Amino acid sequence: MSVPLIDFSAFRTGTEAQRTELANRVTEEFKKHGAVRLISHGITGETIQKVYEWSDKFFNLPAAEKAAIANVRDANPQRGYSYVGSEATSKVTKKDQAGEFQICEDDDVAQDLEDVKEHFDYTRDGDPDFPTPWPSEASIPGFHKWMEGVFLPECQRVARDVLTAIELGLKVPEGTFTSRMESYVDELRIQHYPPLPTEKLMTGKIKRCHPHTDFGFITLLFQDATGGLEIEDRANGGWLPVVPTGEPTEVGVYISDTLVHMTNGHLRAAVHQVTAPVSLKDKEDGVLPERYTIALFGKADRHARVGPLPQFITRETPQRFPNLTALELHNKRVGQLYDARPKAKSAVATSA
Ligand SMILES: O=C(O)CCC(=O)C(=O)O
Ligand SMILES: [Fe+2]
Repeated sequence: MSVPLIDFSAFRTGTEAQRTELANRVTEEFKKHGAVRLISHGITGETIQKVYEWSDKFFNLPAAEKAAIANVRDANPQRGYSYVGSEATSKVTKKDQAGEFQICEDDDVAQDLEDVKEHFDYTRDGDPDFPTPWPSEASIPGFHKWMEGVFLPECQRVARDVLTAIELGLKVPEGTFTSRMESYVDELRIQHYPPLPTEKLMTGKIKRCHPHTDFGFITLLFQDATGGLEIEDRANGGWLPVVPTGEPTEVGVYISDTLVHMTNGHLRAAVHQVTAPVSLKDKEDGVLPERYTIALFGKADRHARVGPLPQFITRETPQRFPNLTALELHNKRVGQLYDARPKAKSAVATSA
């Protein structure tokens, strides 16, 4: 069993009936696994290949160039370059007493778990609140223009298509989620995992990425051929490797926290981690080859309310999440990554 691979072309070019059938299928799979893999979503293999070429150039910039555009490790949306070890994904998700992963609500997590990856996060030009620090044009000519102007909008369109499919599949009014994405503050991340001796994984303290859920509505994740991504196997326990099929346009789509909140847990987020690819599992003397991935975090408008919708609050399932704005939820989660939590509302009120 693996994450189902679905041809998404009918969503853009099919009849109304085919669209509905596809939307229902995708939504059913999301309910089961929290994830699907899509092909024929409209982004070409050439475009995706080009991102890997840019990533290679970006991560090979001199360390000083990358340090000059470092992400500020506070509770705000991530922007710019994050060095290896900066982001600690182990801090955002933990298991409850029943053994289920939950959004982490306290500080009671191991503090010495390290992710071995570096990444660059950006958003659209003109973001009034959290602009992106880009590398200088002289150091990587054309990078900013293409990544922001060409690739980001393509991913934003696919994210909205998938969310429209989920609206249809859940039988909520069209626009329930997508009308909360009008400011286009989605975030794109290119990510590089340097080579890693497998013996380091044996300590249990180090992974390429510890188990976590993402923060937006959904994440689109493109991975190169290396492998190592795994999602929680809800049916059998343990982990399901998401082995790349070799189809260059294949993209994983993962349900993330904002959609969990709005559906009051009706859709559950995909817990995922990155560890050794299947062929290198349990090898003590191997080296994981370097790996590149690309993620689009589909985000809600900052001031939009993303609390549970009334139709998902029932006698059996009372309201599970507070009615936060998207930015409040985002701040809470990013703050956990960096031990930089925003002040609780009540604390702010008392001190005023
Ligand atoms: O690189 C991957 O395969 C996963 C990355 C990830 O989970 C993330 O950046 O949130
Ligand atoms: Fe993730």
